[in-house]
Amino acid sequence: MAEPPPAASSATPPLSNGVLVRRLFGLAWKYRFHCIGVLSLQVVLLSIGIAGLSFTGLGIDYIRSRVEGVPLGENVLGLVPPPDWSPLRVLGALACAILLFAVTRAFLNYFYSVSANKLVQQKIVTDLRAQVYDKLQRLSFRFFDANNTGSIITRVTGDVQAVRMFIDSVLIQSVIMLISLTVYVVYMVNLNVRLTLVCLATTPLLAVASTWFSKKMQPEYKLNRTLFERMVQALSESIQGIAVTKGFGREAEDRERFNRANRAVYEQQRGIFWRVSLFSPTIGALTRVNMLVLLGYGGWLVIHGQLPLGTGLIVFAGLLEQFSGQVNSVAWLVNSVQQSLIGARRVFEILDSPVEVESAPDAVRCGRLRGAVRFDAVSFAYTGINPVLRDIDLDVAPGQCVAILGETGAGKSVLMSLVPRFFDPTLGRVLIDGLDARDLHLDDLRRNIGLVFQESFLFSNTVAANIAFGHPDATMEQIEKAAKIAAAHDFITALPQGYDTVLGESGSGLSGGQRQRLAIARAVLLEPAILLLDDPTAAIDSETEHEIFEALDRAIAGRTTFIVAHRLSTLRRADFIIVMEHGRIVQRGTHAELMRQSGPYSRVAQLQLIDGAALQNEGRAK
Ligand SMILES: Nc1ncnc2c1ncn2[C@@H]1O[C@H](COP(=O)(O)OP(=O)(O)OP(=O)(O)O)[C@@H](O)[C@H]1O
Repeated sequence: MAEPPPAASSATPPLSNGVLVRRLFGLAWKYRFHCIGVLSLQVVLLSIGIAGLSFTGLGIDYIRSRVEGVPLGENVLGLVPPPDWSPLRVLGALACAILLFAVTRAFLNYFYSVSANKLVQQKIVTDLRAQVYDKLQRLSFRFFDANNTGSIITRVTGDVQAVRMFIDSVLIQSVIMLISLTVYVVYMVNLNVRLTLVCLATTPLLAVASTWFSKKMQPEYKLNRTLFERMVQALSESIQGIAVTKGFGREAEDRERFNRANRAVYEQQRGIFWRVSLFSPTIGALTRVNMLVLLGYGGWLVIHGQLPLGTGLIVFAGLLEQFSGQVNSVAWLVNSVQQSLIGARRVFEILDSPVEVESAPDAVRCGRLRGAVRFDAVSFAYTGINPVLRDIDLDVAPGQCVAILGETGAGKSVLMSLVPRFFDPTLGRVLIDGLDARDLHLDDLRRNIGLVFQESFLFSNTVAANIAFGHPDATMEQIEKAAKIAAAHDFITALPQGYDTVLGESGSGLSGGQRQRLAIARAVLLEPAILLLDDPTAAIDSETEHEIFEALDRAIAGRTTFIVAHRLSTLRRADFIIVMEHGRIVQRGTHAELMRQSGPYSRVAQLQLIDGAALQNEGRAK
């Protein structure tokens, strides 16, 4: 089977690298004080490192002056051993200073690691993840239709890490690199300008090579994220569809599908790794050319007395070594830049996605609604071209129960989804208590609506917490009352820990009927003015359905109710019925009125009556 193409992540055009970098800088600005703290530590570490190196050079020159009689020249630090000190005392003092520098460096390095980790993992990653998660909660269903679970999970986990990499491995490291390189160059120039120029002649070449490599690698990193996303999607689908896979005996194919996705990630990552691993030593070899130049020209300067050995050549060699080390890490820096830009683009796509359904700034706050619902010339299209609801006019008075009948795909669910504003109508208005639903505060509107879907999702939490999901402050008395209305109290008390029984993932451990009853209790606890029941007994046997309908009768009482139903027993209970076909209401009226008309309703009813009569006859014949 061909792999699916990567999901369209956003309707907005992709952000350019320049815009991305500007936004990443903006993000880093939020953490500027922490960044400055971490950088200051690095500057101190750098200074101590250079001081240690200078003291080593001074020690060598001092020994040379004592052994060979070469006069101790000036050094950058301007240090001269006191003339009345014995050689042993001078060397002892230098050795103690070098040791002190090393110990201080070790301590400061520890503090640097701790504070860098605190900044990156505890602040940036946690904040950004919370920001992305918050946005996900506010995004509309259209976003979740367009992006698969694998893509969303990868963005919240891996890609957020990539953004932190920009601040940690790119921004902070680049500043450190810039400061270090400047300090090294200034020190080297101070020692000998010409030696510095010849030793660093190859450096511009390295900059050109790194830029070229960076451009070449960008598509590879992009592909890597896509392949990783596919692997997570394969995993997520295989877990969600485990019953279907096992039921159809397709475990081997499923395993092969995951392995293919896994292998694709591995092979592509290996390609990146090899290229980066080759680039890094190549840059390293180029920087080694500097050392050859230093030994040749620097050695000549020492021999001709134009450069001291210790504070000159040795210190220069140490600085050049550090300089080369920093330049060497350019390859990894380029690697990090690419990874972080790809990740950042994917994270910003979520943060920039438009929140289609939200409260207007001047939204009307309301307490309990009466529950009058009116659809006024409503049409709705998911994609803008094919309307799935057309010209819907419907008036439901507070407390009325309207049943919706229609063949599959007729638009029953989408009609109901406009009431809590899961989507807004493309044309027309949905009025709640006479006000456009778009003018009401979204939280208040949804708090007035109880929902039960065809199959209800429960969370891995206690039974009580699941019932109180929409009203976490509910008392145990309120929870039990809701459970009794939903005919759930008896089976809950029979569970090992009663209301404190912890349910498995998605409510596993309960039967379909039990899950639906908990969902009804959850909806009832809100004391909603409006109840939306989307075929709540679709996945339930007829005996359980009968019990659930008794519960629903109690739940419906006094609330405006929309119920998608197919069975006559349910349809008869409603105050009136609408019949939908291809997104339109084609019939409306009470059961008795519709039975008198010829049309889809009477046809469906006749079929059910014939089936019922046939069953009764069979029963009598036996
Ligand atoms: N997320 C979506 N994106 C695009 N089209 C959709 C989406 N969800 C549903 N549709 C289409 O909208 C139409 C109405 O779907 P809806 O779910 O309301 O049907 P329904 O009457 O509730 O069907 P059923 O009884 O099978 O649940 C269908 O043609 C369906 O293909």
